[in-house]
Amino acid sequence: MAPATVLCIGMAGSGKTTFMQRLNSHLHSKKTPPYVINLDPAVLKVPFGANIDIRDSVKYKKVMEEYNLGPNGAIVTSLNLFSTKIDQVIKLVEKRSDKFENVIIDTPGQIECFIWSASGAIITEAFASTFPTVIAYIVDTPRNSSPTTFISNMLYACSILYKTKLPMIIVFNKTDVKKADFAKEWMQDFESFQSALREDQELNGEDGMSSGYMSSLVNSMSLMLEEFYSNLDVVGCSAFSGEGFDEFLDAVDNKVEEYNEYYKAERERILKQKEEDEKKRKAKSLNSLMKDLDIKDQNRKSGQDSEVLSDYEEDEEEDEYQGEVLRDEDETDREYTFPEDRNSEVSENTDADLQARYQAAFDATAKTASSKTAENIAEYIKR
Ligand SMILES: Nc1nc2c(ncn2[C@@H]2O[C@H](COP(=O)(O)OP(=O)(O)OP(=O)(O)O)[C@@H](O)[C@H]2O)c(=O)[nH]1
Repeated sequence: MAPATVLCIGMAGSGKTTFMQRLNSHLHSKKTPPYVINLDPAVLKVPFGANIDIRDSVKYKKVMEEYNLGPNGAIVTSLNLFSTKIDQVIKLVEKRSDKFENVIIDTPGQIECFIWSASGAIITEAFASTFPTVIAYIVDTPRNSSPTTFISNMLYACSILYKTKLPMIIVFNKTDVKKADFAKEWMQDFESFQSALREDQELNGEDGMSSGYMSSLVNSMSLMLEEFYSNLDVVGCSAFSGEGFDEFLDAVDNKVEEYNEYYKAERERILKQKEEDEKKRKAKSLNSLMKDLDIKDQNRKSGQDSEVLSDYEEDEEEDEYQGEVLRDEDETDREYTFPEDRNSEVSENTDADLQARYQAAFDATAKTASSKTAENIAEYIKR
């Protein structure tokens, strides 16, 4: 059976790394050690043994210096560099996939660097199309006890769900400091959220985040989020004490079932559709190329070599241009990209030859595009 992949995502400081550490030791204690991957290039110390660590292949500090980037730009660039090797990473995991039941992945705290970057999408897509993949969205419970902060965080989670199109578990972490009951209640009962919002407003007055406008906006957003909440599993955890981790693993099983039942079929349908579209596009461009060649072929046979716009332009210029004539030495030096371009006159060969060259070039492009990474990148760009 393919191992379930848990992608830990969350705001900076929500406790992703500590959560990963606890989850790792929890799974070890159950005699089902996971395969561990660190995708945070900027982390100084990883407190768990990682099977794959992005820092082994990309040096964050060097990326910063070499590309003259700030911290976030360097994280994105490091992820870009790493994503070019994602095929190899997936192969490594696949090779050992019969030896473990879970793959757990830590991501950078700067969510936008991961979720909204091309490489983040490529990495997520690579795992999601190979293994049943689930997102664990880690929330710092004590810091989300204010209704406005809570809603902002839930909106972020919602946007991640729609971006990744993967099943999601909301993990209210740090329950040793504050229990997650209030948050669970807010997600189930709109009235209780509204009364918390009113209380917050009374406490903080009409200024700042709790102004009348803000509270009415937050109210409507929480109504809108009801549909989103209904698709989630919610778990309270403490990465410090280990509380709630059995419940979390049950939620992972639940979401893996959901993945196999709905998400997998939907992903396969989208991929198939894309493949068919790509085939049609290739066939269309090959057709128009062949048509083009055919026209040239006929023109040449009937001796109509000048039926090209530039040929007419040349004639007109020669006839009508009265000003200063551009001398040979004023012309820009021709730069040859490929050595064979120089011999273009020599190789003005038969049409069959030309057609064969086009076909070879076309085949070569198709071959390159069949690599998984290129496909992923192409798919992403297309999207
Ligand atoms: N009380 C308590 N503190 C926690 C818990 N989990 C993490 N922390 C603390 O929260 C802080 C941030 O934890 P990290 O695990 O570094 O958080 P992170 O999300 O990986 O941070 P970035 O990688 O910077 O995004 C640290 O001081 C942890 O000790 C928990 O369950 N309970």
